[in-house]
Amino acid sequence: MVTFYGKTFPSRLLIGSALYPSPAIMQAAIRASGASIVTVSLRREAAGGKSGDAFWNLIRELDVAVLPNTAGCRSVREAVTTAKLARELFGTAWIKLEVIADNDTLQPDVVGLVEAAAILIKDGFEVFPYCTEDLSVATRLVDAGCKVVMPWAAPIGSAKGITNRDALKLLRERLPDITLVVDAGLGAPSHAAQALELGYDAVLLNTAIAKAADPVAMANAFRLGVEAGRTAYEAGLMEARDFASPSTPVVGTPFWHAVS
Ligand SMILES: CC(=O)[C@@H](O)[C@H](O)COP(=O)(O)O
Repeated sequence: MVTFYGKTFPSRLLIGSALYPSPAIMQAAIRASGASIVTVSLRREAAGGKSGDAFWNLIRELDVAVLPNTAGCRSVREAVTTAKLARELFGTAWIKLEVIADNDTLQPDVVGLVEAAAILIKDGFEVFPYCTEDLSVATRLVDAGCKVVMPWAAPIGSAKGITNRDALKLLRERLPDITLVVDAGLGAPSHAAQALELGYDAVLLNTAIAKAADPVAMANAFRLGVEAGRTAYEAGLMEARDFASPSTPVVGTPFWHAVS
């Protein structure tokens, strides 16, 4: 179980709704992922537009919580306006806040992000900010009132996996009471497992599932990766060490001494 702004959900996998080969495959993949939260882009699927109503109906059929996002927003103003539209449309105070600094790298504009988060929180929003792994940025977001922080693993759509493990680990250590989600750049179920093994509460991903040769099978694989990572974290992973230690008993030593 994982908690976002006081609401509890069974799945630690949050999933995107873009880039699938067809609406039917999107629905099947989301179901196979076991995700209970789906993020949708307001800018991509304008409400009531050409594909808008049909798209929202597909999402509604899934019986999942919707996390609207401000993907594609390039300024504080644009992100705040999009968040307000999302609140009207979905009747939710949740917003996955993206303020993008650069179209090529999709690097978050962390200065604009903190500013937009503060504005939205004052207006009653529950903000899920997409940010870098920088501790000072995460701390500013928490100071602004974010109870969830979502650092990237790597640039959106890159599938590189966790590129700065030490920084993500530090965030987990320094923000023990914040719900932390690795968002973006995960390419394989093992990457998701690594995030959960670090003690992250959840992961959010889209491209690696939607662009897989078989999105439904990949969604299931990510579900298993998330479950494996969390189970390992709860089981208590041993720390890596720089020295050898025999795992087979030395003659004359009771076995339980050798492994203790
Ligand atoms: C769906 C969404 O919101 C993406 O912007 C998100 O950050 C996921 O990134 P990947 O597509 O790299 O998984």
